[in-house]
Amino acid sequence: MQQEASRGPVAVIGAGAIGLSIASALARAGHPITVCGGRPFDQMVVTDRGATSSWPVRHTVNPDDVAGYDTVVLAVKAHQTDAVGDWLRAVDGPGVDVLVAQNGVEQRERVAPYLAGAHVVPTVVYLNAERSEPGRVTVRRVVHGDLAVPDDPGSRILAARIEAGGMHVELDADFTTTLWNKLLMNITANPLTALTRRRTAVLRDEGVGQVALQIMIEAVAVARAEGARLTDEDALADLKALRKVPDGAPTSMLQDCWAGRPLEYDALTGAVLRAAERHGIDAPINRLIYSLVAAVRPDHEGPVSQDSAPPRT
Ligand SMILES: NC(=O)C1=CN([C@@H]2O[C@H](COP(=O)(O)OP(=O)(O)OC[C@H]3O[C@@H](n4cnc5c(N)ncnc54)[C@H](OP(=O)(O)O)[C@@H]3O)[C@@H](O)[C@H]2O)C=CC1
Ligand SMILES: CC(C)(CO)C(=O)C(=O)O
Repeated sequence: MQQEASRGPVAVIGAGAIGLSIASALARAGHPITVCGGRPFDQMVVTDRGATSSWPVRHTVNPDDVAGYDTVVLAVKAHQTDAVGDWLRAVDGPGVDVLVAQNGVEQRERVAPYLAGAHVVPTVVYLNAERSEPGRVTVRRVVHGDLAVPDDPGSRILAARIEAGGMHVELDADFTTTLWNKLLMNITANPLTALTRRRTAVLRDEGVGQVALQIMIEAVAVARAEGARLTDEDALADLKALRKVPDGAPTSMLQDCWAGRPLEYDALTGAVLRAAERHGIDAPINRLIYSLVAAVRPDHEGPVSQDSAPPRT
C-alpha cells in the first residue's frame, strides 16, 4: 500500500493547531487533506514563516471514510484520544502509517490499542502553533527543529512525504532520549505558563527558571531509568532554549486555559510520575506540579493580565 512517490490523500484526526501545521506540509507536497470530525471547515489557512497559504479540505463525519488511507495524522490532545476511538478503529491495518503528533512519551501505548495493526509513528513536535478559528493556524519555529520521528522504515516514508512539503523531519536513532528531552520542556513550560497565565517568556524570570530547572532535574533521573541518555546539563540546555522562545508564543496548555478546555497534564507530568513509580524513584516536585495543574480552572472572565492576553485577531 505504501509507495514513496504516492501523493495519496491524508486523513487528519484532530485538525487543530498541530494537525493543520503538519497537514499544511503534506498539502504543499500535493496530498489532498481529509479532516475527520470536529468543527467543520472547507479551507485550511496556515501562516508559516510569515506567508499565508490556503488549501481546500474535505471534511467528513463518517469514520468509515478513513478506510483506504495509507497516511493518517493524529493530533488531538492526549486526553481526547478515546473520543476519536471510532476513527482510529476504522483505520486499515498493516501498511498504514499513523503519525501521532502528541506531546508526552506514551504515544504508542496510548494509540496502538485502538488500531488494527497500523504502524504508529510517535512524533516529537518542536513547532509552536496557535489556532485562531477552525481551519486557521499560525505556526512558529521556537525550539530545535520542526519534527522528529524514530528512524525505522515506515517512519522514513512518512518523513519523506512531510519533507517534500518543506517541513524538516529528523530521523532519530535514539528516540527514547529525544522523547524524554522534549518531555522535560513540556513538564516545565506547559504547567508554569498555565499556573502563571503568562507566555513561555515567564521562564526568563529568575525564580520561575529555578523552579523549571528543579522540575527537569528531578525528571532526568526518571528519564535515565527509562533508558534516555540525559544529564542535568540537558535540563540546563532545555531551559536556555525555552528562555529564547519568541515573546508572543503561548504553550499549548496556556491556549487551553484561555479557551476553557481541559488541560493535557496527565500525559506530561503524569507520565513522569508513572515512570517514577515503575522505578521506585521519588518525584515530589513533579507530584506537586501535578496537583497544582489539576486544580487550574479556565479564564471564565477573560485574561487576568495584559501579559496573559491571547492575541487579538
Ligand atoms: N499547539 C502547540 O504549539 C503544540 C502542541 N503540541 C501537542 O500537539 C497535540 C495537539 O495539540 P494542539 O494542536 O495544540 O491541540 P488543538 O486543541 O489545537 O487541536 C486539537 C484538535 O482536535 C480536535 N478534536 C478534539 N476532539 C475531537 C473529536 N472527538 N473528534 C474530532 N476532532 C476532535 C479539535 O477539534 P475542535 O476544535 O473542533 O474541537 C481540534 O481541532 C497535543 O498533544 C499537544 O501537546 C506539541 C507541540 C506544540
Ligand atoms: C515546546 C512547546 C512549549 C512549544 O509551544 C510545546 O510543546 C507546547 O506548547 O506544547
